[in-house]
Amino acid sequence: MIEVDELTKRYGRTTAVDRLSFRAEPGAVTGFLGPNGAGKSTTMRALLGLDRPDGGRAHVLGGPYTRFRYPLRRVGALLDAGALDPGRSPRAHLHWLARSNRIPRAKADQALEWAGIAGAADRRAGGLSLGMRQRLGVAAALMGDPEVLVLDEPVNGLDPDGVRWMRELLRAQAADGRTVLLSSHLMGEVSQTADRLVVVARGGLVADTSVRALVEGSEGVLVRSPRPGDLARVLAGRGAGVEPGADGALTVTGMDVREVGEAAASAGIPLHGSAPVGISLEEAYMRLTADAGEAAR
Ligand SMILES: Nc1ncnc2c1ncn2[C@@H]1O[C@H](COP(=O)(O)OP(=O)(O)OP(=O)(O)O)[C@@H](O)[C@H]1O
Repeated sequence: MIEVDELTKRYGRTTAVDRLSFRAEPGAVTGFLGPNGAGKSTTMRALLGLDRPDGGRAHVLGGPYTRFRYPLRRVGALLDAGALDPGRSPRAHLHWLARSNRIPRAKADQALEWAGIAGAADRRAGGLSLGMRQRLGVAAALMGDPEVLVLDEPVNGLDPDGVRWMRELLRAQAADGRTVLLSSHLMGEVSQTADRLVVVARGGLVADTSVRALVEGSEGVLVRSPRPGDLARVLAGRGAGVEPGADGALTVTGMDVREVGEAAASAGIPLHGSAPVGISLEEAYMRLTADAGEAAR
């Protein structure tokens, strides 16, 4: 279980995380989604005791991460796959981590095997590709059989096989009852793996929802009228989101078909047709984060 409560972190005049609260539960993959600079890495660093919050708290398994004597046996993390001694081999790196966390060496060797990097295990880490370093980072995160996984953009640099491997791995970890927090700035990537989505923008929460609810809640109405400009003003005046299309049709969000029809009728504007339309997940995400972008920081 991960619990973030009113977490705030500032860097000088930048508020990287602004009173953010969410939970990630055992048995599920929680996607932690937001555009570049939204505050995802900062939140994860606070969770792992690498950054001190200015307010609130970020707890893992009921308390701060820093209390664990052998943290890799409780929480596996991948924050920065580049954070490796370039002169050390992957095997030496894992053996060193295993020793400091009292994890048997054999576990480290097994992790190299199933992460698909056993062939490169004795090369210099400095010569590894980004994808291989990600695999090594995941091996390090998992070799202690932790209950919680915290992974910052783990598919960066992975090829399509690697992306599928990661997806299946994280699903299996959640199915075993572990808590998995997975960050990304790409909706397409996370929506295929995550059960729930925590969406942040500019340091704050913009949505905490299931993938399914996000799609369902993002339906709009496509409407045609001989007076699209007048109709757009009326609908916007009632709080709807209105986007004109190239062919004079309007896409309306925040109202259903009946509400659009009634608003048009009461303003005396004829309609030539209206129908509900689904919006892609990517589109829903763009809208969520664009709205938050307008809020003053
Ligand atoms: N050490 C730091 N010093 C100063 N500013 C920082 C520092 N770390 C992060 N920031 C700022 O805090 C904000 C949030 O950054 P953060 O890296 O947490 O975002 P992110 O959501 O992880 O982005 P990305 O998807 O690009 O990794 C940004 O404005 C960033 O410039």
